[in-house]
Amino acid sequence: MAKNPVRVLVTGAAGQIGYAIVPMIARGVMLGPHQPVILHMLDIEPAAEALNGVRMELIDAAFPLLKGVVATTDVEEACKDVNIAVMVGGFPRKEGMERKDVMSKNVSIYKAQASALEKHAAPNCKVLVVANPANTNALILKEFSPSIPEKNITCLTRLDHNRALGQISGRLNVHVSDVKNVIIWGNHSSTQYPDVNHATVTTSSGEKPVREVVADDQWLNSEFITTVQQRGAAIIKARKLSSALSAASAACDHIRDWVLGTPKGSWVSMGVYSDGSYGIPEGLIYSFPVTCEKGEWSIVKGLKIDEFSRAKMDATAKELIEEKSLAKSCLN
Ligand SMILES: NC(=O)c1ccc[n+]([C@@H]2O[C@H](COP(=O)([O-])OP(=O)(O)OC[C@H]3O[C@@H](n4cnc5c(N)ncnc54)[C@H](O)[C@@H]3O)[C@@H](O)[C@H]2O)c1
Ligand SMILES: O=C(O)C[C@H](O)C(=O)O
Repeated sequence: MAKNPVRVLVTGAAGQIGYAIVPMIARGVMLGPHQPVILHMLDIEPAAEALNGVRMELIDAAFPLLKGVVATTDVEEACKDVNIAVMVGGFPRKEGMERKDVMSKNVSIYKAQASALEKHAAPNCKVLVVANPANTNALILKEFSPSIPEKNITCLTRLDHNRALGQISGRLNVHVSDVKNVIIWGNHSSTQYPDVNHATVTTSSGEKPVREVVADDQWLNSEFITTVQQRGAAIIKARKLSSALSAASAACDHIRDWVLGTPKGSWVSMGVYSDGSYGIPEGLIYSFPVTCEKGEWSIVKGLKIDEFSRAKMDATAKELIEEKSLAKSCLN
C-alpha cells in the first residue's frame, strides 16, 4: 500500500542550506527511498522571489517522491500539519564572528516561530534547529512552545560529529564508515568537546579503540579537538560563506537516524534537552551521545568520564548557561 506523505518544513529555504537540503529531502535522503514527502518552505518577504525560484526548480526536477510543495512567507501556513520541522531560517555568522554574535537577531525569530509550530504543526512533530546559536535557539523554541514535548525539540551537532569522524578517518587512512562512536558534548560552538575515548575503528583484526590505533594522545587531546571546534570558521574563511552542503547532509542524517533508528552498536550526537545525565544541568539543550529506536532518542548512559573530559564537558555547559541568560536578556 502507498505510504502517506510526510510533511517536512524547511525554514530559511531560499538560503544556502535550504537550497542544498530541499533536493536531498525530495530524493529520499532524509526519510528513505520509499517515503513520499510534501515540502513546506518558509522564508521572509525579501527572499520571496528567490523562494519561488526554488519552488520552480523542485517542480522541474520531477522528483518521484515529492508529492507537493508549499512555498510561503506566512509562518502559520508554513507550519500547518508538518510532521518534521528543520529550522534553518536566520542569519549566519561572518568571518571573525562567534556563533553567539548572531544571538540577538536569531533568538527572537525562534521565540516567534515557536508559537506558530505549537499551534499548527501535527501532533508529535519532530523539530531540528540548525540556525545558530543552535542550542540556545532550540532552548528558546522549547520555552515558548510549552505544549510540544521537550523530547521533540533538538539541535544539530551531527555536523560536528561527522567532522570528527572525518578527521579520524583521514588520520588513519580508513573509510569514514569504519569509524564510529565519537561524541560531541555540549554546545555547537568553539567550546564543544569532541571526545574519542569510546570511539572504535574497524581494522583487519576486528574493532579497536580509536585511541589505541591512533597511538598519539598529544594529537588527539589538542590538534584533533581544535580542528573540529574550528571547522565551521575554517569553512567560512575558505568559502566566505558558512558550511551548507555538509550542514544539509548532517541535518538529513540527524532526522533519518531519529526517525528510522541508529544501527545496532552505534550512537550519534544530538543536541537534546538535558535530563541531568553526566552531571550536566537540566534546562539546557546540550549535545549527548544518543541511540534512537522507534522514533525516540535516548542518551547513552554509564560511559566512563575521565578528568580531562569532565573539565571540557563542564566548560561547554558553562557557556550554554551564559548563552541562556544572554538570550533571555535579548528577548526582554
Ligand atoms: N548547526 C549547524 O551545524 C549549522 C551549520 C551551518 C550553518 N548553520 C546556521 O544555519 C543558519 C542558516 O545558514 P545559511 O548559510 O543557510 O544562511 P543563509 O543566509 O544563506 O540563509 C538563511 C535564510 O533564512 C532566511 N530567514 C531569515 N529570517 C527568517 C525568518 N524569520 N523566517 C524564515 N526565514 C528567515 C533568510 O532570508 C535566508 O534565506 C545560520 O544561522 C547558520 O549559522 C548551522
Ligand atoms: O560555523 C558557523 O558559523 C556555521 C556552522 O555552524 C558550522 O559549524 O559550519
